[in-house]
Amino acid sequence: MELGNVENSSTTLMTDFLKKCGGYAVVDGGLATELERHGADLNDPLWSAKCLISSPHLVRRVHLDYLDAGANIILSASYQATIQGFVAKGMSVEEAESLLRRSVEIACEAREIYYDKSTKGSWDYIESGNISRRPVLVAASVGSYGAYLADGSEYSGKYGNAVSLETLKDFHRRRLQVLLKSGADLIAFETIPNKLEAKAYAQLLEEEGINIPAWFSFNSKDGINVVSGDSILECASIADSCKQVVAVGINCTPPRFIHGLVLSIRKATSKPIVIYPNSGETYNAELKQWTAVLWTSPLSTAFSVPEKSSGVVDEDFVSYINKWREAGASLFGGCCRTTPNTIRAIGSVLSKNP
Ligand code: MET
Ligand SMILES: [Zn+2]
Repeated sequence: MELGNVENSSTTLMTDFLKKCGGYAVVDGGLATELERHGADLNDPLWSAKCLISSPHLVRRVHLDYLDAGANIILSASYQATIQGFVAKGMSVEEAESLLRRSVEIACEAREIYYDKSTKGSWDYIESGNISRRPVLVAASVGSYGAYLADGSEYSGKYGNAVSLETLKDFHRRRLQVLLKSGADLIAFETIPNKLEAKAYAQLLEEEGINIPAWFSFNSKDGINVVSGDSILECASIADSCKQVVAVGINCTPPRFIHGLVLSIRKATSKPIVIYPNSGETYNAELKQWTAVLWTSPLSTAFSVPEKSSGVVDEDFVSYINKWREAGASLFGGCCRTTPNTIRAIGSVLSKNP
C-alpha cells in the first residue's frame, strides 16, 4: 500500500524525532497545576488559559522549567483556551484568536530561550560553532468539549444526547484552524473522554486537510475503558485509522491503570504510544480540588485502616516507566500534579536503560 503524502510526512516527523531522542522521548508535566504551584489562581472557567491573559511570563517560565528538566515536547497553555470561553469573558473573536496563537508563541519563545542558554554554555558550540541540540517539539494542546464546559465532564465523558458529532466538530473547528497556523509542530488532543469526540477530531483533521501531525490521548478511570465507558480499543482504532495521527495514548489517568491500557492500545495500533499520567490523585469537580484517594495495601487485613495515599511520589511514578516501555510505550511525561522533578526523574530512568 502506498502512503499518502500527509501520512508519509507526519509519520516521518515522529519516527525521525524519536530516533533523534534515542528511541524514547520525554513529554513535559502538568502545566496548569504547576502554574498553581507558583501561585496562579486558576479557579476560573478558563483554567490555565487565564494565565495567557494575566501572567504570560509565568507560563513561559513553567515551559522553561520543563525544558530544563529534560522535556523533548512541551504543550501549550491552550488546553482550556477556546474562542467561546474568551468571548464569554467579553473579548472579541479577534482577541480570542490572537490569545490562542499567543499560547503557542509563548511555548516557542521558551524553546528559543532554552536553546540560547544551552548553546552559550556549551564548549562544543564554542569550539565548532555547532552542536547537536536536544530535539524539542512544541505541541498545541487541545482540551475536550468537557474541559470548556468546566464542569468536570472531561472526566465523565457524558455530554448528553443533545451533543452530536456535528456539535463537537462545530465547537472545535475554528480553534483548530487557528492553532494549525500558530507555528506548532504538533497538535496534542488531550484527555479525550469518549469515542464521539475522537471521531469528531479525526473527521476535522481529514476535512481541514491538516498537514501537521497530531496525537490522540485518552483518559481512563478504571484501566479498562476510557472515562465515558467507551472501549479503549475502539477509541485507539479511530486514532489508528486517522493518517495525521502519529501517536496514541493516555493522559491524566492514575499511574496504576496505565500498564493495562498500553497493552490494549497496542492491540489496536502500531503507532507510537504516548503516556503522561497524573500523580494518582483524583480531581473533585465540585470542590475543584485534587484529593488523595486512600487505598488499602494488599497486605492489610479487612480490619486495618487505609494506610497510604494513592498519589504517587516521583520515585514511585518512575518505577513504572520500564514496565510501560516493555508494554510498548515510547513517549513519557506527566499530567496534573506532576512537576519538573517528575520529568527529571523520568529522563534519568530512560537514560539509565537506553
Ligand atoms: N496539558 C494540560 C495541563 O497539563 C492537561 C490537563 S489534563 C486535565 O495543564
Ligand atoms: Zn491532567
